[in-house]
Amino acid sequence: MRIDFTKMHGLGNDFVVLDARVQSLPPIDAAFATALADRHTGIGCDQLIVIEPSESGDFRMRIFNADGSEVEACGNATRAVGLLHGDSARIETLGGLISATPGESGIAVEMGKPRFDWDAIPLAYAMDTRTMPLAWEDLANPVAVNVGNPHVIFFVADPYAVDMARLGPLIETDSVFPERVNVNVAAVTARDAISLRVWERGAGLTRACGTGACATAVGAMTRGLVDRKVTVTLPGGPLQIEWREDGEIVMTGPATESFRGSFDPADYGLTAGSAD
Ligand SMILES: N[C@@H](CCC[C@H](N)C(=O)O)C(=O)O
Repeated sequence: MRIDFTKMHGLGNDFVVLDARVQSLPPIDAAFATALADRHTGIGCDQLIVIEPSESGDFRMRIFNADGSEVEACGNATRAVGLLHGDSARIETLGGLISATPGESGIAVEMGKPRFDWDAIPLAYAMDTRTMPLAWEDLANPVAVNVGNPHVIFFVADPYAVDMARLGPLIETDSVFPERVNVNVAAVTARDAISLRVWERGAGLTRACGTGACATAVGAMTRGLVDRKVTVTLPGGPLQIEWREDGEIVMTGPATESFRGSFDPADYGLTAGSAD
């Protein structure tokens, strides 16, 4: 049995994409995702993306982090599958129905409306999510927001001076975040510009995080630090984020196909029977 895949990325946040509409796949679980994501013994990626048929949208997108966890949202992967689809698409995700539209300046994604209620993030107990009364060493008083998935955002002078490899996992797994969290460190550099690094839940430090860019932009907007349209620059490059008056977040940016290939699950110690 061989399975066809497409390797893609959005600003260096990379994906293995499997399309279950055109081939039969074994049941996809955490062992399957971690085996494919492994950069030494697998194909290598930050997230495994599985496209399936959908009753509510044009197709369903399932998202697995490199650690095997299945999650609700992935901004960069939404642009990637939008590129593959080639036309406007309504995409069902665990985080809700979102839409992607290819255009001249990249793929525009309507990501949905941000949620700031403490139990929607979710947090372990009630608190002000716009200025959380908590600190991890020098990182203090973040914003927490759910943009389909959970994010915490620290505004700092220099994101590149933060020891993310040490503090990222500490904050990601803090018990105040019962479903873990994506950790963003950001500097506002102008009314329309933010510099951002993201320690992703289940994937670690990535070159770009689309939902992180959305969460950081609306976090900065609720604090009055920036206007409603900003360029968020990640290590992998810039994304345009707009928080429309109707509450919808719109993210626009590139997506790239790197190569296509096929693999035999048995080469990863997985068989159709062993993946469930
Ligand atoms: N890279 C993504 C986010 C992927 C999921 C995230 N790590 C989570 O666990 O919520 C993006 O571009 O948004």
